[in-house]
Amino acid sequence: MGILTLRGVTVRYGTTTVIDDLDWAVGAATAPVSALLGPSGCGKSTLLRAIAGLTSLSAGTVAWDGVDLAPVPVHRRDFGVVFQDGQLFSGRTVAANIAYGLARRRWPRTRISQRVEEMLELVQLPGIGERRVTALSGGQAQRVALARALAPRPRLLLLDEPLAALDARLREDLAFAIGDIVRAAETPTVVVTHDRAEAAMLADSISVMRAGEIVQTAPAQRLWHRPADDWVAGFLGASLIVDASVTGSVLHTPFGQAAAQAVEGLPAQGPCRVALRPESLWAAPAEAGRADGTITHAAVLPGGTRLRVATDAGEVEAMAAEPYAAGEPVRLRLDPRQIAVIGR
Ligand SMILES: Nc1ncnc2c1ncn2[C@@H]1O[C@H](COP(=O)(O)OP(=O)(O)OP(=O)(O)O)[C@@H](O)[C@H]1O
Repeated sequence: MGILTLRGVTVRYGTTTVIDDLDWAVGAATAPVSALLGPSGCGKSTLLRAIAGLTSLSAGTVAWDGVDLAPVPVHRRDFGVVFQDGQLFSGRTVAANIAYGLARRRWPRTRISQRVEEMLELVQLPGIGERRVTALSGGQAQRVALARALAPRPRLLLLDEPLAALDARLREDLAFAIGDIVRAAETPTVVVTHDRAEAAMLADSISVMRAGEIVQTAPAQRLWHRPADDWVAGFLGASLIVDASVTGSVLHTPFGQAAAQAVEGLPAQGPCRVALRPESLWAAPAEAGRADGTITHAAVLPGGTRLRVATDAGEVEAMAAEPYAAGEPVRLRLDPRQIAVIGR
């Protein structure tokens, strides 16, 4: 498996710098699928296009196994690209779409039809080669787009928001499926997404992007528990970031305490900064006149009740297993597994 290396990559549109002196590497055996995760407009698609050779660099290098790709045009980079809406050739059959890049590379005809069948098996759509692409569902069309991109055995696959045009249920099914497919094809892959769940379902390593820079690269578990800074924590879903401290074996926060050993990444003693998500705090009925706060808002969701609770230390988001109504007093308990500690 080869490695893509970016050094000092800079892309400017006029006087606006969209990608700023960025270093990155993709394709290590331990992390064959890398996600670029960031908010709208942070430069994810621009970076992907720069890697593909579709956008030129203002400075820096993109190299494959140490060889600078600057003189290599898009169609000679041997990279497969899939965009949001697949961009299949609508007047052709599924098989003709998958065969397209193979014919251009002058594969022999028998080898092409064999490869088309192989690819349809890989994306779990055997036997649909003769269908018109206009007769496919959105999810099937994206699988065919993936088959078309992987057919010529590219050395790198670039996916730009491949699930964005699909509805929620299908997105989840296909997120796991795409991860399986690209791993089975043993093709290092970069996937651009703004959705953290999608990044975690697809990728082995997630790089968080903000305003043209990569601010943190880590596997999902580490990212959720050790966000590099307040911004990353907020982007990943923290509803509140607070100063806290470890004394003895206890983590003290303004919203309660937890056993320090149960929280990943805390300092042995002293001050720290923690990020709380709604799932970090669980509400239970007030008991014997003891309450930590009063509910101001409640919404019953499929996974539990989402609450906003007014406490002496301010308002917090919390969850409850049972339904509650505004005005009810509650106690709050911290779930140590759902607390993120800020800083690498
Ligand atoms: N061809 C262009 N000319 C001028 N500005 C551009 C061009 N392409 C993109 N931009 C600007 O560059 C910035 C980054 O855009 P880009 O599409 O890379 O972001 P993104 O993170 O992929 O966002 P989204 O998820 O919304 O697609 C945006 O501010 C965008 O308006």
